[in-house]
Amino acid sequence: MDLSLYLVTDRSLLPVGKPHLEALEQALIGGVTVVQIREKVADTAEFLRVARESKALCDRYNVPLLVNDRVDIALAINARGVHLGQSDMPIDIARKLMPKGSIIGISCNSLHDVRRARESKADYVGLGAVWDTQTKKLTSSPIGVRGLGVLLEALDGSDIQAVAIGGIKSTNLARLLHGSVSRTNHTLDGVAVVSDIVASPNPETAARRLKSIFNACKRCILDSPAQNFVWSRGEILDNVTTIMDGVRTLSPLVHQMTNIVVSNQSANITLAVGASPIMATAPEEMSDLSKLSNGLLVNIGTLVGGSVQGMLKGGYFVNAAKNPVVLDPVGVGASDFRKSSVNELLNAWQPTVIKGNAGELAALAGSSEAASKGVDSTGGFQDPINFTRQLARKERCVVVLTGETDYVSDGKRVLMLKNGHSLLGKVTGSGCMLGSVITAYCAAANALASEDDEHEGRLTRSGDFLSAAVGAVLTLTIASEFAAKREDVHGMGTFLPALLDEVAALRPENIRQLAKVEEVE
Ligand SMILES: Cc1ncc(COP(=O)(O)OP(=O)(O)O)c(N)n1
Ligand SMILES: Cc1ncsc1CCOP(=O)(O)O
Repeated sequence: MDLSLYLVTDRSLLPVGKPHLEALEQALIGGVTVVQIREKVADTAEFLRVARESKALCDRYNVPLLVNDRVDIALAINARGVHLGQSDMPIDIARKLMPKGSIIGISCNSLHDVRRARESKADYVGLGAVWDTQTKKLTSSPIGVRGLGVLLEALDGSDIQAVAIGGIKSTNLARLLHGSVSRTNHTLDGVAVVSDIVASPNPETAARRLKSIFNACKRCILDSPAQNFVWSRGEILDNVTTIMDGVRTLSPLVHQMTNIVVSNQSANITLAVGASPIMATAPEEMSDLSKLSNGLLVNIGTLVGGSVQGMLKGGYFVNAAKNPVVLDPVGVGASDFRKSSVNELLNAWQPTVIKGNAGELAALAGSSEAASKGVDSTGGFQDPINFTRQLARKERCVVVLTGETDYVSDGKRVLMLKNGHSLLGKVTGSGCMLGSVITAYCAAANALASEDDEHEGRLTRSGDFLSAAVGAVLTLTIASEFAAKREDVHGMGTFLPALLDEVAALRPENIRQLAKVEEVE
């Protein structure tokens, strides 16, 4: 059964004056692939009438109809199956009552529920709620897209299909599909939607939009975990040149939600590379700013409760605008608050690049291999190449692991970069400045990319973000080598302004000559 666009009805959400059957027919024309009749307040006679009329309509469109909770109603109208909740009739009893071959689905919110669904041989599971929803009073916390990935992994090796439910809209569907892919590459078979279709004045358009995003995302998720550029050292330096020139000619507006320690130097380094900074954190202005800016940096260095709200909204709107979001999880291992905040952010939006030192990226990946002292890393990985590649694959973005040697990966290829000067580690905020430069370069790469056919399924355009991240690392590290050599530089105090000057003066030719970059296996 095709569960890709699964409509769950709710007559209480229909726009005033819109009849249920009219909305249902429009949704069917728009391409819903399965319908569940869900009546939470109707008495049995009314439920039966609505289910019978809906079944006749679905039959005309050859779309299977399932009944929520009520096996008796499903039997009475000869429905294709039932959807059961955890406190409804157990699957084994429903299976005995329903005709052979009926479809039985069950709601799952935890690993325990999924294991039981496997034991009782459900045909599919409804996983959620993913996000908060106005449609149903939830009895447990939303599981988020990352929670979905964990439940999907628990379905590995079974032929049980999975749909997600709860708060799913056309504006967050791409994030849902990309963010929920499990470590084992298990993906959703469909999405169950109520209000985004039922409450819409035009259910046909709403369904069509969801379906088209679903299909585009599926194509792009199956295609590869990351983008598919192939280059030699010369080619990557060509790409870096294009992006550096792009930053200077396009001067992208780089929105930065960064920490109070580095705010000023981050704004200055952004100007130095030729981009334009805007530092803003209020949740109230995130929607407006996402329409102006070309990229967003989220740096959690000095989090306060209110700033998380701004970051949640900021990334969400920037994803929707198909612009890049760079996450700098500064000191994420230092406190539970930082950890849970990053988890919340990654449940809400898709980063284009994640940049961090070994301690930060280990904490993000749940690894104990590298530790942190506050925001500084106190160790490294045995196999940084593989770690960076695996994290990029898992998070479905470019990952930059910083240190004496830097590593950049898109989940396929890994680049090792060996430029830099020890003074970079002596001044505060050099890592944060790198986040700003990466965002500026990604913003330019995104603006330079064409709006290709597949762009609907992505959360950015198909920009070359791997080259952007590599270019940003080379810019800062090679400029640091120039700055450290200057006669007027005597230590960290004189190094920082010199670094800004050298970044502003750096030319692509300098990078071509000096880049110590190689692709590693
Ligand atoms: C596809 C799908 N998934 C989950 C649910 C929720 O079912 P349940 O937990 O039984 O809650 P109610 O729908 O009865 O409120 C669903 N209906 N469909
Ligand atoms: C029935 C149900 N079960 C979990 S969330 C939910 C409602 C989802 O509704 P919406 O798609 O409007 O958020």
